[in-house]
Amino acid sequence: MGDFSTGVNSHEDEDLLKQRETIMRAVSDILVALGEDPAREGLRDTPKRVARMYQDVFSGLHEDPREHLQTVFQEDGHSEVVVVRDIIFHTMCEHHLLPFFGKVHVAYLPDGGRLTGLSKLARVVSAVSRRPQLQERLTAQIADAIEDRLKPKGIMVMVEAEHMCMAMRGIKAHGAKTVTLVTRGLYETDAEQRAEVLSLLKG
Ligand SMILES: Nc1nc2c(ncn2[C@@H]2O[C@H](COP(=O)(O)OP(=O)(O)OP(=O)(O)O)[C@@H](O)[C@H]2O)c(=O)[nH]1
Ligand SMILES: [Zn+2]
Repeated sequence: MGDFSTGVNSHEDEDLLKQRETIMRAVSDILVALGEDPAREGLRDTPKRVARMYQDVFSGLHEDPREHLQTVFQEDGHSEVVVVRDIIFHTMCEHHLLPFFGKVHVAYLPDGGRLTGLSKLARVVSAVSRRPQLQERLTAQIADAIEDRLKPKGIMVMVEAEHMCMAMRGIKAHGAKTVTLVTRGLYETDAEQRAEVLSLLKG
């Protein structure tokens, strides 16, 4: 077994340290199982790097995305659709732990002048991305957070992504794009409004 000293400052959370050591051991075991030598120069720090990377890319697991929508502005009389396009995200598919990544487009129709800061929508995307994911669930979780906090008249969330598990392995369908769409409220029931906001999301 390699050296599992982690170099974490004493004030860092004890649980995070334990978690990091557990991941490091597991990564080292995988390298050995693959026939690699985790003690060789190039791999010596790999378990530590991978552990830190996993702790980072999965750091949204216990985060409530709604926390980012606490900033709600009251802007009376504002009832036009708000669209934020091209929010870049990266996440990990929960089936293979390989990345999938792409763009999120969000639209909501405010009710009672309730608006949120534009950056907060990107923060919600970041929170739900930092966990093992499915594209369909990522899309729904963004809509859920907006619905819960802003209670808008309508929501549409579109996610376009490329899945490395479809490109690097398996079917090897390079460049295939998966598009998922979640609609809520007025955008579910009103065909005209739905068509209008859909064309805005597509850009
Ligand atoms: N619906 C959905 N499927 C996903 C997502 N990410 C990966 N997958 C799919 O999850 C499926 C898992 O299928 P399995 O048959 O259990 O696994 P597998 O043998 O590795 O499948 P192949 O990729 O077809 O080789 C695959 O079809 C993946 O393409 C996602 O975000 N949403
Ligand atoms: Zn996958």
